[in-house]
Order: sequence, then C-alpha cells, then structure tokens
Amino acid sequence: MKKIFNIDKATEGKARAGVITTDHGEIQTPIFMPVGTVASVKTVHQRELREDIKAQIILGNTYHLYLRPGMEVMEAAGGLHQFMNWQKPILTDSGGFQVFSLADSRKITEEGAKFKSHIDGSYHFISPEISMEIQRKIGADILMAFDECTPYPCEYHQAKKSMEMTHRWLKRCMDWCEENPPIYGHQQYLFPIVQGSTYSDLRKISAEVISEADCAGNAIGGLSVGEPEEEMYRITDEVTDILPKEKPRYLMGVGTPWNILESIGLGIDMMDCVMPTRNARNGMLFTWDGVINIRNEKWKKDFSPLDESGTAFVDFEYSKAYLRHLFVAKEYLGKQIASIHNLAFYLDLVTQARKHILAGDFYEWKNTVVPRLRQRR
Ligand SMILES: N#Cc1ccc(CCNc2nc3cc4nc(N)[nH]c(=O)c4cc3[nH]2)cc1
Repeated sequence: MKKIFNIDKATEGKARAGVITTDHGEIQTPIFMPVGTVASVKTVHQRELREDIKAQIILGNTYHLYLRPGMEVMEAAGGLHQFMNWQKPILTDSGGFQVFSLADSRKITEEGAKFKSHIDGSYHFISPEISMEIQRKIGADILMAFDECTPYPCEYHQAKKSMEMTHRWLKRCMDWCEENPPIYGHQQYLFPIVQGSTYSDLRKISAEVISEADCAGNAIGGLSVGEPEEEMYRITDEVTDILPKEKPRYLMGVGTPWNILESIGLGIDMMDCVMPTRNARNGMLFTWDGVINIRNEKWKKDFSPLDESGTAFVDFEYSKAYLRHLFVAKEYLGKQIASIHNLAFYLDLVTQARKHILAGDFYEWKNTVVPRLRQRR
C-alpha cells in the first residue's frame, strides 16, 4: 500500500505531528476537517475556508450527494472538486452512518441498506459496492469504507455481529476498488473503520482486522454516538495502541474542542464534526477562554471585539454586541460570522496542538488549556 503519511515529530506520549500527502495537496496533522455535507460548509464560502479559516481538507457525504445533486450531475461536473471549486483535499464518508441516522426508514441486510430518502420519500439501496461507485464519481481523495456504525448502547452479541458484518463489507469495498480504478486521474485512498462498540475484546479484534487490511490510513468509528466521554477516550486509547503508528488515524465525528485535544493526546491525527458549524448557527461560540452563548443578555452592550484571541477577520471587525443583535434579529449574517469564527477557532486549536507537539510540551500545554476551554463565559 502507498505510504501517504510522514511523521515530523512524535512526543514522549502518543501525540504526533505529521503530513499526509494527496494529489490535491498536503495536510499538516493533527487536523480538523470542516464538514461540507451537501457540497457546502454551511454559510461559508470556499474562499473564506481557504483564506480565513485555513482549512486544509473538508468532508463531503456519499448519502447526501447521491440523493442531491445525484451522480449524473457529479460526473458531468468532473467530480466534487470541480463542482464546488474546492481544489484542496476532500474526504467522503461512506453513507452508512447517514443512512442509519437520517433516512426515514431503512432495512439493513448482509447485502446492504434499503432506505427511504429524507428529502422526497423515494426508495433507494446502498451496498459496499454502490458506496464505492458513488465515492469514485464524487472523486474524494480519501474514501471511507461502507460500514455499520454500531448503535450505543448495544448488547455484546449485537456488537459482535455488527462488527463482523463491517469486516465482510470492508472486503467487498476493497475488492470493488481493486476492480474499478479512479476515474478523474487522481489517487483515491480507502480508509477502513474500526467498530466493536465499547467492548475491549471486540475493539481489539476489529483494530487487528483493520490493520491487516493494510490501507493507506485507518479510522475509528462507532464513537461519539452517545457514549460517556470517558468511554470514548478509553476505546480510542485501546485502539490507537493497535493501529499502525506509520499510518494516519482518523477519529470520526469528534468533537468538542476539549475532545479534540484529548484525542490528539491519544494518538489521533484527523477529526471531523458538525459541532463548530451547527453550534455557530445557534449562537454558541468556542474560544480559548470557554464557550459564549452570544444570545445571552450579558453581551447586549459589549462592544469589545468578538474574540481578542481569534485568528479570523470576523474576530476583530465585529463586536459581541453586534453579533448578538444579528442573532436576535435573525439576520443571516449572524450565522455566517459565527461559523467563520468557530471553524477558524477549531483550525487554530489543531495548529497550536501541532506547534506544541513540535516544541515537545504538548501534554503540559493541553492540561493547562482544557479546563479553560470547557468553561461557560
Ligand atoms: N452539534 C453536533 C454534533 C452532531 C453529531 C455528533 C455525532 C457525530 N458522531 C459520529 N459521526 C460519525 C460518522 C461515522 N461514519 C461512519 N462511516 N462510521 C462510523 O462509525 C461513524 C461514527 C460517527 N460518530 C456530534 C456533534
């Protein structure tokens, strides 16, 4: 398997700083990936993603893009990079998680998932092979294997059955990719996904099966699905002990700013979550000094800059009082300002983490910063 990851510096712990190389450019790790589900990171321009947020890679979604605009349009455009004019790396999730959490009704069998579109109620079917075919046409640089995200909580035997099906589906994904090369001329790397719910023995088996698949990178799934934070950390720690050190590790769907730093400390290189953008649209701002609910009355006459420790233009060009007004008045501009702020903060979080890993003081730094991140302002 082609080597796409180079570690610049490992720490005395499990945190490491590295570079992932794709045909659409390099990604400095640890990295946070803004979620652009339906070919847009909600309320944010591609130019703002590049220049203000300094995003290096964004996420797209197989389930959503398959339903709308559909693969006919996607192929005619020459893939998602061309369609949305984003020329840096893209990762697409495989559709399983979205089918299970979004579709109005779905039936899972060994063959795949039958589901009803949440958009117009039409019936569809997705299988490992169909997910790979869709992701080929989307053209993302990193493709996620079609898996079953085991629900939480679940009985041991259910978790075991679900994990074993995910392992059989992985083989079907790999076989299909072997037979059907990329169609746009750039490399596409398949990442398999570790499952096993919160059972250590199942997670060990799954991490070993995933490592054996010898793909370019590896992902940890089935977390950030309602389990206690400490369980998420315990499982992540156990799985990163088994996944190969020389390949990128992607923890799916994580998380809060403090989850991000703790996960980096446990050997994670890549993370994604809708939290910064979804919370932004509700007026929740993440900062180095904690979380601000901008709708709160206390900001009504606070004309200080949005975030004195911020890195984006919105942090200095607008006041807290102005942003609060926009939310109260339901002005679209409010969601745009808050989304740029939160995403720029998440990218600054991982940029600072990388800096401290390279400087050799990541864990001391993390332990001073995490309590501040969690507080309510
Ligand atoms: N605001 C907000 C907010 C909304 C949702 C979430 C949960 C995200 N968690 C999550 N995404 C996932 C995607 C996943 N994709 C796949 N293919 N497999 C997974 O096991 C998987 C697990 C996930 N866990 C977290 C925060």
